[in-house]
Amino acid sequence: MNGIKNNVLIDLNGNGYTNGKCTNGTIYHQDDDIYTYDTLNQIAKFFLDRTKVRPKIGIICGSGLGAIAEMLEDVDKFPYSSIPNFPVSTVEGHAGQMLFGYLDNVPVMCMQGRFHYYEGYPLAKCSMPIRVMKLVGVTHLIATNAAGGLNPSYKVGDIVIVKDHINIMGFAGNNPLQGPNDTRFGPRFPPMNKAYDRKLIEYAMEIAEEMGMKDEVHEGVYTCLGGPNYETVAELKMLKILGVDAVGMSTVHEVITARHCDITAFAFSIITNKCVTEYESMEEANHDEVVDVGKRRQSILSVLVCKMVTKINDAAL
Ligand SMILES: O=P(O)(O)O[C@@H]1C[C@H](O)[C@@H](CO)O1
Ligand SMILES: Nc1nc2[nH]cnc2c(=O)[nH]1
Repeated sequence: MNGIKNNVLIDLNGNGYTNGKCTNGTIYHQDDDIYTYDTLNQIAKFFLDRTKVRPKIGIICGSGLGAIAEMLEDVDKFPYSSIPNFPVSTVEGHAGQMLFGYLDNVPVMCMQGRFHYYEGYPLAKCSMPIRVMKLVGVTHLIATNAAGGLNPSYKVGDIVIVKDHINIMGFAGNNPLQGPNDTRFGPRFPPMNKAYDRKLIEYAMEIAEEMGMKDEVHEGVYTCLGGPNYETVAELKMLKILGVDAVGMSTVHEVITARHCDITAFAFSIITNKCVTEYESMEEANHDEVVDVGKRRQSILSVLVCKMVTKINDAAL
């Protein structure tokens, strides 16, 4: 059970949160949404004091893709509700915990569940864990997500290696870097023309070839809309004209935050549904199907992530 009940945010464990307090009496959240350098450092220290793992790679599991986290060995798990000043996951398919452990002997930290704008969190709060990753020592981000396939050549279950994004929410003036800039993280005006690291995209394509999956793996442009509703036919027609291949509700603000603090970014989408671009179509997107397709493909995606982690570790770290 999760969601909002009597104006109280309920997490996946049934804990309620209101005005910075958990219903068990503990204060977990600051009352505002501003994450200062000091607050983020305290969260990073919370982890470093409680785990021996020293990750250089951070992973975010998308909807239905939590199994990626289950491959970690020698794991230390931190439910989001136990982390000071951390938001909680309220969406089905997002377990809501941070894991520290090893993937093929490479130390990683992994978000089993992310935060979305439609949950009521401002974008800076959604992507705040990226800055925590930075302060923990992470240099490379692997973000995964579930997305609708707008490119007509994509099939349900295909993987899209994100080569670029369109920050549609940014067009409307909503950006995770909005507000005072702390130069300890990065510059006021960061470039974004090399947001997705070309070398990591090439590694992923090589891995897809080794795994005999070349036909199911594409390079494409992703966009994030605020959600929670899926798109209208007219919206999708517009996004197609703009050059979007895959449509989701996450990742863009995480990658912008990562690049701002000089974390190398890589992201891929699993196509969980085909975007409906004809009024006559009887199909409708729904979250159960999104999570189901994610779950069906998560074992193969876990192998892909594992191989990426090894390759990044061998080549870059
Ligand atoms: O967290 P991701 O981006 O994988 O989740 C997608 C976007 C929405 O949260 C949800 C819609 O079904 O899936
Ligand atoms: N915005 C959006 N997000 C998704 N996540 C999974 N499928 C979709 C989709 O069709 N649209």
